[in-house]
Amino acid sequence: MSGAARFSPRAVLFDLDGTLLDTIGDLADAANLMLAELGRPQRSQDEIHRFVGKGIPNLVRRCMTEGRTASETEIDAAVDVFRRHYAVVNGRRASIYPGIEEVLRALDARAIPLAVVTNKAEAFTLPLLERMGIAGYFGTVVSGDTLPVKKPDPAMVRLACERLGVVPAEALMVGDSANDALSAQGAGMPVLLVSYGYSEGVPVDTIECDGLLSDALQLLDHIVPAQ
Ligand SMILES: O=C(O)COP(=O)(O)O
Ligand SMILES: [Mg+2]
Repeated sequence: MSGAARFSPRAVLFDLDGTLLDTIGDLADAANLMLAELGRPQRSQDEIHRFVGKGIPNLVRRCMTEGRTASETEIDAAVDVFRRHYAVVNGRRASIYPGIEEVLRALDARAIPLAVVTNKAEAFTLPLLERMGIAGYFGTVVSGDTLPVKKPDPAMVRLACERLGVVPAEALMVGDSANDALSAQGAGMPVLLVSYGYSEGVPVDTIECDGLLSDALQLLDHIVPAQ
């Protein structure tokens, strides 16, 4: 691939929803089970697609309030209802994006440490990685409730690097949204964005980053052995 930015990262950090895994079906099911239980109108999967990226509390808030009204107390209660339903459906319809397993195997074969950095809460992240059979590839997982802040704050990617024993400038982030781009850039880390994921309704090619991947396998074109 000519013209592609090339990196020799000492670690690669992956976003989860929309980058490694297509989870929108389960998120939409849990959201609509929550809305049904609360007696509120259903949302289309396309609407819910735009609400994914800043964690479950934000997803629930947007389901409850976009074009509708809900009190803070109702939103708080709805988060608990969502979590109860998501715990049941998490992973049921999820799939690994094409090329991801090959990429993970290739990076593993090159002994490059890998991490997941996701805004999804840990109680859902770890079982999902296990269920999809990819947990073993990752040296560490930083989830949306590991720290008091989520992406786009750079603290999560910094923590992942610290746990893997690399400095952020020597790592590479792979994500699908401005949350991933900003968190990496805030930590001084290059970032590639996949164009097949969820980017909160923002065209991914308008987000500043070091390269776009229309297919996960293209990541391998960007990674070259250190000189
Ligand atoms: O939980 C979300 O809203 C998004 O999760 P992600 O950071 O893995 O994309
Ligand atoms: Mg994502």
